[in-house]
Amino acid sequence: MSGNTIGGPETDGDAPSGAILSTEGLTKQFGPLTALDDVSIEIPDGGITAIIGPNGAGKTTLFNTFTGKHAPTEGRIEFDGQRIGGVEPYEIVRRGIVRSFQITNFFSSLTALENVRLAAQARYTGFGPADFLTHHASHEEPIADAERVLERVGLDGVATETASSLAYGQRRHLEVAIALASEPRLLLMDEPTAGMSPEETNETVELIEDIASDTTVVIIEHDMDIVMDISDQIAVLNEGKLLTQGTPSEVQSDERVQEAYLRGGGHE
Ligand SMILES: Nc1ncnc2c1ncn2[C@@H]1O[C@H](COP(=O)(O)OP(=O)(O)OP(=O)(O)O)[C@@H](O)[C@H]1O
Repeated sequence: MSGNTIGGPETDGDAPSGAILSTEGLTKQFGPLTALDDVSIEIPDGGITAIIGPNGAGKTTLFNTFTGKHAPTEGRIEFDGQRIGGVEPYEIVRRGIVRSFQITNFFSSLTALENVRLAAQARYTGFGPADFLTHHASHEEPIADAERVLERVGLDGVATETASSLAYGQRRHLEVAIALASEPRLLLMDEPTAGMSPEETNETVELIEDIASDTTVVIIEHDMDIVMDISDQIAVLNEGKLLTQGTPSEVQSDERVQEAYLRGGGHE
């Protein structure tokens, strides 16, 4: 075990080729509970990887170690050849990993455009609160970026509406737009279609596929039809351990996966 990797931007030099993000022996404990247990996973550069597994398998905890919310108890995380385990969340965003939140993560009284512009502006002014106060970035560039992102997620028609007045599916797409505004290399999406109507779900699936044309996407998704349909690769977690990782057809025919879901009782 290489031990904790907190703080180091040092390059390991042996990152697997083709993987934009990898973990080795990643373990996360909450007191006596082992939420992630010796997980070694590789996220390929490009395309869509789905993280699946029964309730409590450790999927969200895995995301939280990628974003810097949780420092690993043990093990190594590398993004783009650099160690990121224990690196501060804002620095991880700066390096190119961004999460689209399942919970509301915008200013409801601001318009869709203003929300995305604030996120886009961070790329020009830095990511700390003080940067917003001390820098006076050009207004045009962030606005142009925000307009482009809103068009990409299909919200250009409601750019001047306040976020609170948007329909549920539109608000979820606004969250995606806010994430895209920082031009991530890796976008993490936690249950991107949860609570959506069939129509909103279809639009979101199309959006995810579009984003994946130039950004690596990792999703946590409970809807197996969606997972099998859009994923290039699937990683299955069970009780904190990586059960298997492979193509949709490999995972679908893996008896251990079926057993884990039967034992775990599936999802709510
Ligand atoms: N901050 C925390 N403190 C203590 N325990 C936690 C914390 N976060 C997660 N856990 C525990 O870690 C385990 C894994 O939880 P996690 O949320 O990662 O699972 P999950 O696969 O995302 O589940 P679900 O599909 O239900 O969202 C669970 O037993 C959970 O109760």
